[in-house]
Amino acid sequence: MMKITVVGAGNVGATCADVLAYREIANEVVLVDIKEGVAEGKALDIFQKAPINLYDTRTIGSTNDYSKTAGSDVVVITSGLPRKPGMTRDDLIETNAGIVKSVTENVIKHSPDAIIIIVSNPLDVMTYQAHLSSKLPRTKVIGMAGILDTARYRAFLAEALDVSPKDIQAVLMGGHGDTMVPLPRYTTVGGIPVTELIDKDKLDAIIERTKTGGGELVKLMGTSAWYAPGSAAAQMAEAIVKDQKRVFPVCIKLEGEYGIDNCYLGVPVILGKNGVEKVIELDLNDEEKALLETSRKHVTEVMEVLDKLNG
Ligand SMILES: NC(=O)c1ccc[n+]([C@@H]2O[C@H](COP(=O)([O-])OP(=O)(O)OC[C@H]3O[C@@H](n4cnc5c(N)ncnc54)[C@H](O)[C@@H]3O)[C@@H](O)[C@H]2O)c1
Ligand SMILES: O=C(O)C[C@H](O)C(=O)O
Repeated sequence: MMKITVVGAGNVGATCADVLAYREIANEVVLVDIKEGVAEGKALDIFQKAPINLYDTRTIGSTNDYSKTAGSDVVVITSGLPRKPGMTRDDLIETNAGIVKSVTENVIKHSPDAIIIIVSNPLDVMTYQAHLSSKLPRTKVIGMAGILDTARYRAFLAEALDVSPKDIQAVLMGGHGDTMVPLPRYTTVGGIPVTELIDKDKLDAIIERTKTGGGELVKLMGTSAWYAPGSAAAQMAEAIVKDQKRVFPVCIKLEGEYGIDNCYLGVPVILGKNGVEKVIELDLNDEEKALLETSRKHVTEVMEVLDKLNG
């Protein structure tokens, strides 16, 4: 019996709960929100879809009653403000740090053995906040961003090359923001290095579009994305509850890997029932190392802002 809690029943949280349910990733999915009735309503709506889409996952909603989340194997935290046009993700830090702190404390009281997946922004630093507030090992408090950023990059490449998105394999590293580090050297199309199929100018344009991919959607919709983010968080939860040992880019506190200590950054990992089971260390070239260092500096600055907020 696998149980997954999703905190925040807004755009990303409800999408994630829906994917977890219709793909039968867990037996029970608990959706929690602070807004009266919203989580209960969305959980009921998702369950009423079960006879149509043929799944038997139970979905339960709760307005801030964490006793219903007790014994969760995985908890996905999506609660917090999304950005509006003109804002950066870092502008959300003050409000979302308070939300992530209190939510994590509530979650951990009822599910002390859960693996926590953070989605709230600014992602890398909210992962830091949840790690501080949960006091769990770093391998059990991880952030979702790399799967989403990589998916955007893969989708843009599939469109440019007119091939199936299924055949694009890639990895992006670093912080979830404009300093993310795409790795064309590790991008393949059905096993063929991407650089053999696309010219440099087109690839560079795709990399730039990927870096600002979240902002492109904020501009279009007035709020941030949810279908791909919700599915990406569900894919991480699936790898954990099914002990799949998937290789994904995931945000985790680095403790010496890539020569970086005490910074939360996206890196390729093996994800299984214990959370991050191994950080994979790629042999980066000088250019890639420089990009990762720029990303490290940026995330470290925002971590310092969080330290001040926490006193
Ligand atoms: N990591 C990523 O790649 C990624 C992708 C998309 C969105 N996000 C982030 O995810 C967060 C949610 O985005 P969204 O579009 O779902 O926003 P949303 O406004 O649709 O939903 C957020 C929900 O959180 C709830 N909430 C607020 N405080 C709470 C609390 N203390 N306890 C429980 N619930 C609470 C709100 O009531 C709301 O329903 C944002 O911070 C956004 O920036 C991150
Ligand atoms: O862009 C945002 O603010 C939300 C999220 O981080 C995204 O990349 O879609």
